[in-house]
Amino acid sequence: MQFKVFPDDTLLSSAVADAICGQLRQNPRSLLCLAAGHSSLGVFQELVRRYRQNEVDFSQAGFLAMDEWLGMNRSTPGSCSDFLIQNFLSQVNFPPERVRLIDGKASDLQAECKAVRCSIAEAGGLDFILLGMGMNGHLALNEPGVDFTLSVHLTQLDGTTKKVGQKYFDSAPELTGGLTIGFADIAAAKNILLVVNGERKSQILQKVMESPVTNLLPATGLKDLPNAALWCDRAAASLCPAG
Ligand SMILES: N[C@@H]1[C@@H](O)[C@H](O)[C@@H](COP(=O)(O)O)O[C@@H]1O
Repeated sequence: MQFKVFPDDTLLSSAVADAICGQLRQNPRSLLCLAAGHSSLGVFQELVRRYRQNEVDFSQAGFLAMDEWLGMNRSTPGSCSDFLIQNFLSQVNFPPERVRLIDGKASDLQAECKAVRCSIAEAGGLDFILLGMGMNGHLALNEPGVDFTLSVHLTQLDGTTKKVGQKYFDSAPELTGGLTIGFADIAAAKNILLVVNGERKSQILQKVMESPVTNLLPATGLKDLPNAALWCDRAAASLCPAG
């Protein structure tokens, strides 16, 4: 895994946007999987700006959501799908038939997981995944203790995720579970980028950097992957020796 520190989130987000634009230049039909969360906000803003300036085009690309809270879908304010639509998808030009969000309200949740697995397989895998890291070291909703061999699955939530997840909502919902792509899907992606920004992530980033690979800190699973990179800003890296 490559590790790189940027002076601030603006430069970090711009470098991530460069990487995504480069991916689309190389393969305009790429399947992108970009995290719904505050880590991605600067990247979304930069990609929207570039789209408006005709510097990037998503008209042939595909988009796959990474995760969704149980009992929520695109109609739920604050859900992962809603976050993606509001902050990114509604402002750029993905073909609607190539946008696959996850329905956490589906009547058959296992069938929904299977359908998302099929979408990934039909596209020949994810071309580019942009991950954020949770305050407990989770990736997507692969929580501490996760089985690294799993593909798309239904999961229970760690206490930290239940608490921290409230930040996306005005309504203080009870967060009980989620549907998420699995570590196996992440590891099989052609390009894997984890962004970590802000001082509030400095302690968990230090823990991840100092720990060997363990499913108790899911982000450490990227360490063995040659096509993975962890890019962070200086605030997040402030407790890391290399920061
Ligand atoms: N479901 C999301 C993840 O996909 C996200 O990447 C991560 C970090 O969130 P944030 O970027 O808001 O810190 O945790 C959330 O729970």
